[in-house]
Amino acid sequence: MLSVTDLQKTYPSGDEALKGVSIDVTGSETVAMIGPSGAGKSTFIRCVNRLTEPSGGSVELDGVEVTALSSDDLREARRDMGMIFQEYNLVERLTVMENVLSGRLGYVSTWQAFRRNFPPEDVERAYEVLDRVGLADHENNRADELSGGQRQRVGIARAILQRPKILLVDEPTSSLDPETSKAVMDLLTEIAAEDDIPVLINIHEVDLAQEYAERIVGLRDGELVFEGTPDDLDETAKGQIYRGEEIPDVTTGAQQSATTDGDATEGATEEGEIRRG
Ligand SMILES: Nc1ncnc2c1ncn2[C@@H]1O[C@H](COP(=O)(O)OP(=O)(O)OP(=O)(O)O)[C@@H](O)[C@H]1O
Repeated sequence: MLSVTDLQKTYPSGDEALKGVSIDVTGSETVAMIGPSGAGKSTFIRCVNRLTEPSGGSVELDGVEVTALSSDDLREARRDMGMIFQEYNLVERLTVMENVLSGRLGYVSTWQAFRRNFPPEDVERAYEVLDRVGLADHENNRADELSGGQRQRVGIARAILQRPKILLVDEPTSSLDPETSKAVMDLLTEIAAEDDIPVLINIHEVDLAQEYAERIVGLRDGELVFEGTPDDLDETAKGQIYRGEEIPDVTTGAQQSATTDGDATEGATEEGEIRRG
């Protein structure tokens, strides 16, 4: 289980990208994080595995306080967090197999990695995961010979090779066409179910979030302003997340600003919760 409490990030530029965000991600659920550009979605994902160092708050994965780890221990803890990136982060001139095996670099010695001398059991498992993501027989292709969808599959294979406890996925479909995007989302949700691990996905496409996620969280200006099921994400909630629209107060009929402090459940939809500060 991933438990994030009061996560904050202020960049040296003074940008307050996260102003105290708390969420839990458990079981094998797929949670989509949506929000307008600049809301803090990428910062959130990157602070969870400390690719970006948070300014405050805590991140706990299966009882390990990630935010308290020294850099050596962090290296080990990162193996438990499979990261999948928007731009795939592959080494273009290396083969599919070499890129996938680079997911094991945290395990093998620097010398073995330099020689690309990976243990046979890793290589065998890499074949298995390539088969699983639909890339059997592509192991010797160079990454730069692949389509965007195939590259993202290599990224997914690399992440699952390390048997992570969670998948952290940053905008996996922004560079893909609609059909390929769906195939990638199918694959991610299939893996979550089969491997019984949760997936936290930043995603711009609201329709994909509603189709694939079991739970949706909405960020705006570094704050969590919505949490609910895909059905809860109605026009009011979307207006609040994307346009900062005021939430009609169901008790008085007055309009209240969602960005002012107040009772967290005011203006809530039946199941979903429109949050405040
Ligand atoms: N490295 C950085 N240095 C300074 N400010 C940054 C940095 N990265 C992000 N920011 C700022 O933090 C805020 C949140 O950015 P972030 O990229 O996390 O948002 P996002 O929701 O992922 O946006 P997008 O959907 O466009 O990727 C923005 O104001 C952005 O300008």
